[in-house]
Parts: sequence; structure tokens; C-alpha cells
Amino acid sequence: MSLLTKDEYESIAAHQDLPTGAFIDGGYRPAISGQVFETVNPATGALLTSIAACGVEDVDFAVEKAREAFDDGRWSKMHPSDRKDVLIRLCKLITRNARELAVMESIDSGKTIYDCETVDVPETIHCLKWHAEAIDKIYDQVSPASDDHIAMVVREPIGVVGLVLPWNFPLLMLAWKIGPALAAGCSVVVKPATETSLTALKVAELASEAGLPRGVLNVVPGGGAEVGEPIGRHMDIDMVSFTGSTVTGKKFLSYSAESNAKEVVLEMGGKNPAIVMDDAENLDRVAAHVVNGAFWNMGENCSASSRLIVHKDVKAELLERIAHHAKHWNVGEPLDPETRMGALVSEGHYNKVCGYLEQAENVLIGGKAEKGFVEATVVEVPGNDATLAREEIFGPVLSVIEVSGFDEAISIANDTEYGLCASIFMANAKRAIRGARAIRAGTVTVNSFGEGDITTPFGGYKQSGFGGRDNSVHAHDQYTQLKTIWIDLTDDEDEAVD
Ligand SMILES: NC(=O)C1=CN([C@@H]2O[C@H](COP(=O)(O)OP(=O)(O)OC[C@H]3O[C@@H](n4cnc5c(N)ncnc54)[C@H](OP(=O)(O)O)[C@@H]3O)[C@@H](O)[C@H]2O)C=CC1
Ligand SMILES: CCCCCC/C=C/C(=O)O
Repeated sequence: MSLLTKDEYESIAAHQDLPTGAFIDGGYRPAISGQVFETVNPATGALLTSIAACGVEDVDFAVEKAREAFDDGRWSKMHPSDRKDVLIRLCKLITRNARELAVMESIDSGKTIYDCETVDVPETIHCLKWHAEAIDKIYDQVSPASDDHIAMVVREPIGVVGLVLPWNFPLLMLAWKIGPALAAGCSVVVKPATETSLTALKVAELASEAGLPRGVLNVVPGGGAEVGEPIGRHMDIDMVSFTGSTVTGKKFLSYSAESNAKEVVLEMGGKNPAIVMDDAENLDRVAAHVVNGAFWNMGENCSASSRLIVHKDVKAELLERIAHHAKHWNVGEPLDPETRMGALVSEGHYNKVCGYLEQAENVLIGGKAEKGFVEATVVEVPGNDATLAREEIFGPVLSVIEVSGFDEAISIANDTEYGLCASIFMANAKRAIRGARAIRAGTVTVNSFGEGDITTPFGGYKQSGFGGRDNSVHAHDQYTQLKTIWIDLTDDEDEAVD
């Protein structure tokens, strides 16, 4: 994808039609209460538009429509290859609208247009396409039951699903959830984050244009208490999949327990370690990975490498190289294609990150924060007990912890309530693999930073995750339930029934 100039992106932004309504039952509509909330561009503070501020009555209406759609089978029982065709058409429409979606995402979230154009939008299409293609390629099972029986183990769509989304990857997290949920045949009610509702609404509109039957994909914008909690507590929602903070994620377990014991899948926070041992090869390359892991998406990433656990013998050289690479992560206007770090998502979040920066006693690199933008920052912490080493900052702040050996590094890596991702940089392959096995995290990368790809399950151990995984065929499991169909093959005379 060739990028445009900043002026050209600004011109697209200035002439865009932004969605304002909730998208329920195949069309836009205002909130039943008539209320709206304002959404602003965090990079400029400018008002973008006002969006329907939905509440419990809108959730009820969306769930009613989703239930109707599920029960009459307009999607859940559609022939798998036809379902696939609809989702492939959606991918084509997203591709046709890619530029508009990238600009919308950037102005709504503060993310760079560079990332939106090269990662968020293409990965969204890739994800939806991958799950669409899987629809007519996944088989059920026949169990090894006795010769007198056939036992089929089949997966059925779980029903009406609530999807509660974060603001850091608005489009991509939507795709991670609706891709497998729609592929499975579910109907969904999506709650985007308040800060970033625009692209989810636009995708729902495109899905309708692609032929997705009405009521199957509903997007209900509004606050966590007003829309998120009613989704969590709804008696007619069969399952909720959530991505966001650990504090909020845990609430969904209570909501479920206090309502209909719906299934809950949680993808939550992280304080992910990057371990660099003294035998790591090519420290310049290692530094590039560490910097990318810590500062990509302004560190607003649950899988960000926010703890650098480095062997004392390579620390000085590694930090020198990190300083060199961090210079390429320039802070600037998100719509400038040269910018690599845009604005943090909101004033409130910026203030939170600044609060953490104020606690830093030894800033090694960066540290500047101004009007919603924060520079790539590296701080030395006295140990893994420091607040900056324990709490998820969700900003471009990397905390450095020095160690003297491999076992110490692994022990510190595991000394966290989280367990989402980790990376290990070292030449000794046997030890690296032992380390990857010893770290209690859902994804461990060796000699690189990353989250895997669409083919690999993504989710956390400990307080980073619960109940299932995003991505890969395993993501489909969340949105289905297993049924056993047991068929007796014996004839009447075979049975010894008195
Ligand atoms: N793991 C991850 O990917 C993410 C982690 N975070 C972490 O969370 C911190 C706080 O960010 P925040 O946006 O508040 O994240 P939250 O976890 O609070 O928000 C995630 C989603 O949950 C909704 N929500 C909020 N409160 C409730 C509630 N009581 N019941 C049901 N749904 C609710 C939010 O709605 P609304 O937008 O209206 O608040 C949003 O749609 C960040 O600083 C970061 O550390 C944040 C985002 C993603
Ligand atoms: C292209 C891969 C992007 C992965 C982003 C993973 C982040 C998840 C989250 O923050 O919830």
C-alpha cells in the first residue's frame, strides 16, 4: 500500500462522513433515550462527532434482534459456503474502504496513519478472511465408541454473543472477535470502547452491504456501565468475549455468576518481560526488537514488552543500541505518514501515563510528555518490586531490571500477576527452549518480539486471560459448544431387556 501525504490524509479526514448512530438490526438508529456522547481526536482535541449514547434498553433491543436472527437460522443455519461468501464480500468492501477506515481509526484513537495503513486495516482484512475461509473446512468428530454405537461429537454455534472491545486496536480487536464468532454462526452484540467507536460502526454498515442478514452484527456504542455491564448481565446472551483491563475483565465473571452463568472469555492486561542474556547474538538486532516491543502503538498494547530483564554483562551495550533505535520512534502528528508514535488515546489515559513517569527515579532515555504525546522512555528500576515494574502502564515506558544469571531472569519474568507474552534473546537454544517452557505466559517468542500470527492462539496465563483464546482455529472453540449425538446401532433382538 503506498502512503499518501499528510495533507492528503487531512483532506480525507475533513471530508469523511462519520457514523453517529448505533447499528442494530441492519441499520443505524439513535439511542432510545436520544442521548449522545462526543468523540474527539485525541491528537488535536477537536470534536469529531456525537454518537448515540446507548443504555440498557438499546442492549435489550439489540439482543432481541440478535436472538431472532439466531433462532430463525438466517445466518446460523445458512450453508457454510454461503456464509463464507458473505464474509469474503465483507473483506472486499473493507479493502475498497481501507483508506477511509485507516484515517477514521487514526483520528479517533491517536494511532499513526502509518500503523493504521500498514497493520491495523490489512491485519483486520487478513483475520476476517482467514476465519471466513475456515468455515467450510472445519470437520466435526466421530468418537471411538463401540461397534454398537456411533457417537458424533459436533460443534454448534453458542448463540448470541456479547463482544466488549478495548480502544487500543479498535478495528483489529473487532476482527479478532467477530471473525470466529460469525464464522461459527453466532449473532453478535458488539460494544466498542467509548473512545473509539467509529470503525466498528462502519464495519457493521459494510457487513450489511456485503449481505450479512440483519440482526446478526449489532454495534451498540456507549459507556462501560451503561452498555458493557448490561451485556455482561444479560439473561439472553450466551457468551461474552472481552478484551481490556484485568480489573474490568474480572467484573464479567461476577456479571455472569449473578445472571445466567454465561460463558466468559477474557483477554486482559500484561507486564511482559523481554529477557536478554549475555550470550545474545547481534545486540543491535535485539535492541530493534526490544524497542519495537516496547514502543509500537505507543506502548498501548497488552502484549508490549514493558520489562527489560537484561544480563549485567550486556546491559550497557544494549542500552546504547536501544537509545539509537528509540530515536527512530519519532513522536508527531498521527496523520503524518513519517510519524511512528502518535497521541495517547485520551487525556485521561495521558494523565495516567504521566503519573507513572513522575515516579521514575532514573530516566535513561526520553521521558518527555506534552499535550497528549509521550516520548519513547526507558527507566531503570531498583528491582522487580518497583511499581513501574509491576503495573501495566500502557504507554511507551520500558522498565529495565538488571540480572546476573538465567535462573534469576526466569524467576523475575514469572514474578508478576500477569502472563500474556514474553520474549527471550539468547544464543543457547536448549536453554532458550527451557526458558520458554518455564515462563508462565500464553506466547513466548525466542530471539524476536511478536504476538504470533493469525494461525496461532493468543491469550494469557494467570490474570492475563481466562476461558479461551483469540486467533487460530482455537478461537472458534469460544463461540461454539460441543454436542454429543449418540446413536444406538443394536437391533431389538441384540438387547437383553427384561
Ligand atoms: N488488554 C488490553 O488490551 C487493554 C488493556 N487496557 C488497560 O486498561 C486500562 C484502562 O483502560 P480502559 O479503557 O478503562 O479499559 P477497560 O478494561 O475498562 O475497558 C475495556 C472495555 O470494557 C468496557 N467497560 C469499562 N467498564 C466496564 C464495566 N464496569 N462493565 C462492563 N464493561 C466495562 C469499556 O467501556 P468504555 O470504553 O466505555 O469505558 C471498554 O469497552 C489501560 O490503562 C490499560 O492498562 C486497556 C485497553 C486494552
Ligand atoms: C498485528 C498483531 C497485533 C497484535 C496486537 C495484540 C494486542 C492485543 C491487545 O492489546 O489486546
